[in-house]
Amino acid sequence: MSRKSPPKSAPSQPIEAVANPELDAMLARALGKPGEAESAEPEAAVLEPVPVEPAAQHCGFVAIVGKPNVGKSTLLNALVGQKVSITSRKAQTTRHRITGYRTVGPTQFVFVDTPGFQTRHGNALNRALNKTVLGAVNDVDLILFVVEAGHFNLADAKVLDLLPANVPVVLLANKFDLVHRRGDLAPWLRSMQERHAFAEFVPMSAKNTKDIQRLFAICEKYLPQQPWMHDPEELTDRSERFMASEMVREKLFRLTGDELPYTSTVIIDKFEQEGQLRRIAATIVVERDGHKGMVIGDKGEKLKRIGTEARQELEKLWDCKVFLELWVKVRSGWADDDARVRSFGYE
Ligand SMILES: Nc1nc2c(ncn2[C@@H]2O[C@H](COP(=O)(O)OP(=O)(O)OP(=O)(O)O)[C@@H](O)[C@H]2O)c(=O)[nH]1
Repeated sequence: MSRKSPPKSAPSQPIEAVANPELDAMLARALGKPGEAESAEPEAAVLEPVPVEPAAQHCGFVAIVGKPNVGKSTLLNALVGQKVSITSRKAQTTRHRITGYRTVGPTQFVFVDTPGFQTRHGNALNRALNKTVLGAVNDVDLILFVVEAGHFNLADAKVLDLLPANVPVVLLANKFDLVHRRGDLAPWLRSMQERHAFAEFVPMSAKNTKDIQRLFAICEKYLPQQPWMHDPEELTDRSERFMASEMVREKLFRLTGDELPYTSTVIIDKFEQEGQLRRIAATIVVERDGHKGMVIGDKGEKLKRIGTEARQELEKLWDCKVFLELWVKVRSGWADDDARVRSFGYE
C-alpha cells in the first residue's frame, strides 16, 4: 500500500553534547500536559466518523508492538472504543494478531495488536507468537512502540531491533500515571532518542480517554490519502467464536493468578446462534492434572466463576443471551508440539 513519507525526525547524534532545539521542542510538547487534549473540541465530535467523498478519505495500518505486559491490548481496546483484545496482569495474554478499526473524522485507522515478543523460551508456542509479531510490523504506515514510561530493558531493546527502518515509529511511553514526577522523564526520553530516531514521543496512559484522543490526532498525519477499507461501523476482523474463546481465556488468567502456567488455552467445541441466543461449549486445555484442579477449584467454584464472568461480558458485548458450557482437559506438552500449536489456532 502507498505510504506517506514520515515527518523529519530529530537527528540521532549524541544529544547531550549538542544543543538541539528541535528535540527540546519535541520533549517539551511530549511532557506538556498528559491527560489534557490539545484540541478543545468535545470528545464525541472528535472521535466520530465524518462521511466524506472517497477521494478525501485517509486510511492506513498502525501496528502496536512491545514486550509482554506493557499495555498493548488495553491501548487497542481504548483506540477501537470496545473490547477486541483481552487483557490481564499476566504477561503473554495476547496470542494472536488482532485487528481493530476506528474511523475518526475523514480518517480510518486499522490497528494491528501483536503478542508481546517472547525472548525467554524457545518453545513452539513462542516461535509461533514471534512470527506473528514480525508479520505485523512490515507493511504498516505507522508503528506504536509501547514501553512503560521511564523503563527500557533488554526485552524492549529486542523488540526495537526488529522494527523496519522505513516505517515511522512513535515511542509510546505508557502507564504515565505511575510516574510520580513528570520532569524525571525528560532525561529518559533523551536517552530514548539516542536508541532510535523516533518520529514522536507520547507519554500517556492507555486508560486515560483524553490521552487516547490526543493519540488519534498524532497518528492521523501518518496515514495516506486513500479510501476507507472497512465500514466505519465495523470494529474488528475477529469472529464472535474467536471472541468467545478469548473471553474465557481472559477470565481463566485473571481468576487463577500466577499459579496457572500461561500455556493453558481454550478451544470452542460448539458455537450456535438461535435468534437472540448464542449456545457455546468450550474446553480449557491445561498441561498437567494438577493444573486441572486449579481451574476447577473447590467444588467446581472456580470454573463456575470463570464461566459466569465470561458469559456476562459476552452478553454485554453482543447484547444478547448466552449459554456457556465449560470443560477442562489435560493435554501435556501441547505448547512444545508444533502440530498441536497449529491445531489450536496459532499460526
Ligand atoms: N497503571 C496503568 N496500568 C495499565 C495501563 N495500560 C495497561 N495497564 C495494565 O497493564 C497490564 C497489562 O496490560 P495488557 O494490555 O494486557 O498488556 P499487553 O502488552 O497487551 O500484554 P501481553 O498480552 O502480555 O503482550 C494490565 O493489568 C493493564 O490493566 C496504564 O496506562 N496505566
